[in-house]
Amino acid sequence: MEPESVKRFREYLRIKTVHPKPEYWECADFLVAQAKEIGVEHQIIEPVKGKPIVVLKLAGSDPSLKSILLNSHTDVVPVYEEKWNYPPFGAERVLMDNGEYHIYARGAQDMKVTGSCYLEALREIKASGKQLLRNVYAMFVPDEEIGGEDGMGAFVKTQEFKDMNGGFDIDEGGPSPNTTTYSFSEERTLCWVKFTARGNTGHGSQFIEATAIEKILPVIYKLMEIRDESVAELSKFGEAKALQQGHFTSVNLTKLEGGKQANVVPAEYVATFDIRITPDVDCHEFYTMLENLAKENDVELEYIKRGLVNVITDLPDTDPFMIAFNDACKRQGINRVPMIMPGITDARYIREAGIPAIGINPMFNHKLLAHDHDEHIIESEYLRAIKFYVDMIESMGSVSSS
Ligand SMILES: CSCC[C@H](NC(C)=O)C(=O)O
Ligand SMILES: [Zn+2]
Ligand SMILES: [Zn+2]
Repeated sequence: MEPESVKRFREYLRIKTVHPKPEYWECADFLVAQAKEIGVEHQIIEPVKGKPIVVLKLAGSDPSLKSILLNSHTDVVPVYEEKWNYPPFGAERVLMDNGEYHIYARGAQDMKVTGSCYLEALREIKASGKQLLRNVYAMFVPDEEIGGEDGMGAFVKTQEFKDMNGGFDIDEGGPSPNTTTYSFSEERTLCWVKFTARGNTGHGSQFIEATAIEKILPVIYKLMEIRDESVAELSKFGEAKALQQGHFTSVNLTKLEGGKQANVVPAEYVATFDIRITPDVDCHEFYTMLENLAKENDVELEYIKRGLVNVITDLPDTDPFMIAFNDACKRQGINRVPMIMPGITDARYIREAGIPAIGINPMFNHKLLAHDHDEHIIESEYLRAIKFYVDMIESMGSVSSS
């Protein structure tokens, strides 16, 4: 028989909160209905029009204490529908040969499963009649997948967020391919940068000087050199490469544009890079290097998006929240291994607001399918993850000092 928690998860997955036109109000309606059923207070905050944030509150007995935040994003990335074996918004529950049920949908891993676990955990705790010491807030925010400026970025600046008096945030992670759980207390800094070179044009048979291509190539070579250095350093870690990648700056040339016809020397060439700067280096020094590189080669530089600060969560194991966090992990059989988040998440806004944040996903044995075709989760792991969050929330919500 299908568990009720799975039915509710599938309902959430069927809401098309997919970019570029996410159905945020349908999603808000679903979450408000959940809050009412669970029997907890809710609030809708709309710091940016059309981008509602829904917050559920499990009231603690001492509201003067700092609260526990549970963060998840409601939006999902677009799909290549023709590549899917199951409808991406059908949330089909499929019985596999090994006897396990899989739930297929965009957002199944990234990250409606986590949002659903929060809802189910709050439901279970509320139904048990237990009251925790601290307020616990489950936050459902839009736009993470497009940078979060209008979502969590705007939310942290509101009075409503400040009034929540957050003391610790549990945030986005990824499922594990085995039984080791990765936890994320820091991220690399995002830098999307566009270099535009302009130069002399003319007939493709001639030796034209100072062309756009001549100017852009040294910029590309230099950045590819940085990429090669990172790849070489990282390869020294062998099997542990994936775990260590956050310690190295990644560089990818993601767009190369220019040229009109084979026999016309292009007057303009544009190279766009996705760079992720490791927290081990000062991002401002990196930006100065990029700016000098552009200047030396007579190339224009434009940042499409970049981070200016990189706050990391670095609490000692003796911190009362960390003790509660680690105890819950231990009880639930979670072997937590810290890792630098390869991408950027909304946790960075929360850290910038001065609140420690750790990203985690306790599910085991999943192929990582975030943003991929046939994204799915294993039902039994979802059910186990709910138990993890019940324990985690009770543990964190009962911390008496800090
Ligand atoms: C600019 S928003 C993009 C956010 C996305 N985050 C993840 C976790 O994949 C990324 O790092 O590319
Ligand atoms: Zn995500
Ligand atoms: Zn994502």
